[in-house]
Amino acid sequence: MSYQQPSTSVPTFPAATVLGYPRIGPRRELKRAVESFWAGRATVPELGAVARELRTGTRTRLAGLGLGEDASIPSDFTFYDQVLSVAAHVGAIPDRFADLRGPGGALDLPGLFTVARGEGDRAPLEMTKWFDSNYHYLVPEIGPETEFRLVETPSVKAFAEGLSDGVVTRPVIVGPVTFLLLSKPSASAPEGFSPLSRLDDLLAAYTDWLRAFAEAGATWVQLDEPALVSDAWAETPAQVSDAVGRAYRALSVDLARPERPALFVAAPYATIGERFADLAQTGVEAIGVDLVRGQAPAIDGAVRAALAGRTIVAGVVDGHNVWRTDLDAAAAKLDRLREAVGPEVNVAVSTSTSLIHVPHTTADEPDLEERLRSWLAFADEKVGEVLALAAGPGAAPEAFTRSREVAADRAAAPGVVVPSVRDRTAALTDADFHRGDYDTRVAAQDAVLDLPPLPTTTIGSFPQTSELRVARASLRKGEITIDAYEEAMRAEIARVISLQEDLGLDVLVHGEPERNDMVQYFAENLDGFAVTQNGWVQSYGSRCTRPSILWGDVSRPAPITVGWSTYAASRTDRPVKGMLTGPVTILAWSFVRDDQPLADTANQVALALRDEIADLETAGIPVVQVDEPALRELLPLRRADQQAYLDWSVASFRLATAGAADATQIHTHLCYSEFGEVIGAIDGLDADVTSIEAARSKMEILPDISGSGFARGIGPGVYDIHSPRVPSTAEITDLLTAALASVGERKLWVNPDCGLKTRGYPETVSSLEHLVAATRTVRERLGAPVQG
Ligand SMILES: Nc1nc2c(c(=O)[nH]1)N[C@@H](CNc1ccc(C(=O)N[C@@H](CCC(=O)N[C@@H](CCC(=O)N[C@@H](CCC(=O)O)C(=O)O)C(=O)O)C(=O)O)cc1)CN2
Ligand code: MET
Ligand SMILES: [Zn+2]
Repeated sequence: MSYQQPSTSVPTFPAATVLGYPRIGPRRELKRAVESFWAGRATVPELGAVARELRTGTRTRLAGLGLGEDASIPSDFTFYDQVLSVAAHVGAIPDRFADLRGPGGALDLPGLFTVARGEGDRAPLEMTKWFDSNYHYLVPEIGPETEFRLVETPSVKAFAEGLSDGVVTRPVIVGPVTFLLLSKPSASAPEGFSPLSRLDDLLAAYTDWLRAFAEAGATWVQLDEPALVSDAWAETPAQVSDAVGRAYRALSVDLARPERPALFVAAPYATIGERFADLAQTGVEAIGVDLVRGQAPAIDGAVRAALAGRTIVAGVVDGHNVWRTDLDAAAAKLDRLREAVGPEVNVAVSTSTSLIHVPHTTADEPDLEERLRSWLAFADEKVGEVLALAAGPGAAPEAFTRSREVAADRAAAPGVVVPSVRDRTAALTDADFHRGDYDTRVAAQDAVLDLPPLPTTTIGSFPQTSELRVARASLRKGEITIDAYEEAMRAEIARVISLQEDLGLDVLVHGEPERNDMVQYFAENLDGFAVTQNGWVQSYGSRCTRPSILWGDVSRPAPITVGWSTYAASRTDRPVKGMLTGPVTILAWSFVRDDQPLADTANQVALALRDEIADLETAGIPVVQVDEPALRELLPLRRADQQAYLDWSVASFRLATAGAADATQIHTHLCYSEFGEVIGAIDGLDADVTSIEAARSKMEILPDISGSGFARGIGPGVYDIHSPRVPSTAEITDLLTAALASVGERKLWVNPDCGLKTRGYPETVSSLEHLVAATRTVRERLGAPVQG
């Protein structure tokens, strides 16, 4: 059964490596270059030059940090997304983009961006969460008609570029099983079609791809297979197991060395479990496991024998969080693994995931408090950690000593444990998690709000114009005063309020101009958090966030949003909706302390938000939305762990909102994920109104909502805010008609899929005009008054 290594000598896997490195650039150079190109301010060669400079900079930096061995520096550049890059390499581009392909089938760079971003009536690929991270990939569309063929090889050129600079890098590509599991059936695929059924055809293209790497001189290639750590696919574990076996036997045995490089298959983000044995029975030369979020694989005699002469790449340095590694604990994990596998198996040291989830370096954070900084490791510092672990405590004693000092300092630092915060969470009782009965709430809210049927609203943010961002940058640089800044924000709020009145919307928002980001803004105003200056992390395409660092017990020193919301309310007679970010999303989009359960941290954040809602209520704000777009993001990848997560996450939202009076209408909002499988948990949030992304996935969520018996208000988004495309009134009318049939008149709200912050004003105004016009048409059919 087990595969025997052929005698062709296998290159040694480097003792220390990282699974991937940030691509956006230390100062977001790639973002700026790509956006200039989109704006017509830069040419393809100019963009290419910036990209090349970034790749060179990364190789030089990583070599300088000590990743000197062959194949220890990853080569993982992509202009937009690594899944889209695979689709482009193997020609798996939907037919609606056929005209963008050259004679050989390849896309040029503008073509690639069109597939990513859409154009006119041509919808882009769908975008969704990459495992349990805030990175988003583009969803390939695969059908029986997809022709897999290696049509272009920028990844091979990037390898050759490194080689010509004297560096033997290790190309990193998404593996074939993960690629297909992340894909969705194309528009023309028959009902029930599974993209995984195309595996054998895709493997032919990967075979050519691996040959091309070998010809270019690559010694090792990394194939990322994070899909192997999840058991939450439509396919059964047996089907995934079979696919892994077939894929990697085809790529390792049927394609023999030296026709291909040595293969390293990495399975980050959780426990690899039984898929480890599947891989061990193929001929892949190295297997990567996540020992931070996951457990070590079971190693029995058969696996041990099958692995002889090969390498396990142990991910013991967290690629997804920023705390310095406890080197003693990590070294102990390595020792246990070495013992389990025996002397025949090589153990190398790595990060648990690619470092795309963390910023470049703590050295570029002049404003970070020195003590906090000393607790942190960003990408570059993690390279030092993998090297220290590979060397071991004997050869790198200072690193180990420092690691112990840091751990002790962190545990004892003021603010990490705040007794008053602990007392408050310790005193919570069941009643703190429950609101009054829903029918009573509806009656109380109706009396206050007096809304028409199918009330219209937006999700919170209006376009973040460059004037707003420049004003914030000027405040930071001390070029304008805080008074001038606040005056500018109020002027924007007044403008956005009067725009919404003109448009005829029913429940108004202040537009969130004062927020740099919906999580960072709250982090800046809560105790227990720190924010970075240059800690940018790619979220999708050119969009980045600076995740905040939640390091201590969380509390709210003063009201945060009340001033802005009451100012907005003072400018109109219509109801204004206060706008908060929920506890789960605040955690998901921050780097969270790793010294206590997430559930405890979530409840601390929830109590701070609960106080904010009480203050909004006292100030007369009748509606408060608590956004939880990341509720689905943190869902564990293994089914067995999911219920415990849903229990604490839903509870923290309820803790945040359950102090509200019956008459206060609580909204929530979810987006960027497929919510079908967590619809029960969404119902469990007990919000009075839930707005949920729906238009982008053509209202696929509706059957889940109506099937779940969801009894409260629901606003399935009626237009996609991810492209500048303006939906027609007729189109929105159709979606509303479908939604009405599914959820009924009493419950239906009308809103876009998500906030408008990434959009421009011209398309925003037109789209909202159409939204209001469509609502009036549908109301008329209901015989209801058209105007609220
Ligand atoms: N944290 C987070 N995660 C999320 C979302 C989200 O909104 N927040 N939404 C979903 C999709 N992801 C997204 C992630 C980022 C952005 C986004 O718009 N990011 C902005 C940055 C937002 C920001 O932090 N803005 C700051 C800093 C802006 C800036 O770059 N300022 C310039 C100066 C001003 C200018 O020239 O514009 C500078 O510092 O150089 C501000 O407004 O203050 C970007 O990449 O451009 C949108 C969606 C899921 N995950
Ligand atoms: N209130 C937020 C906004 O409108 C919700 C965004 S969810 C990613 O931008
Ligand atoms: Zn949203």
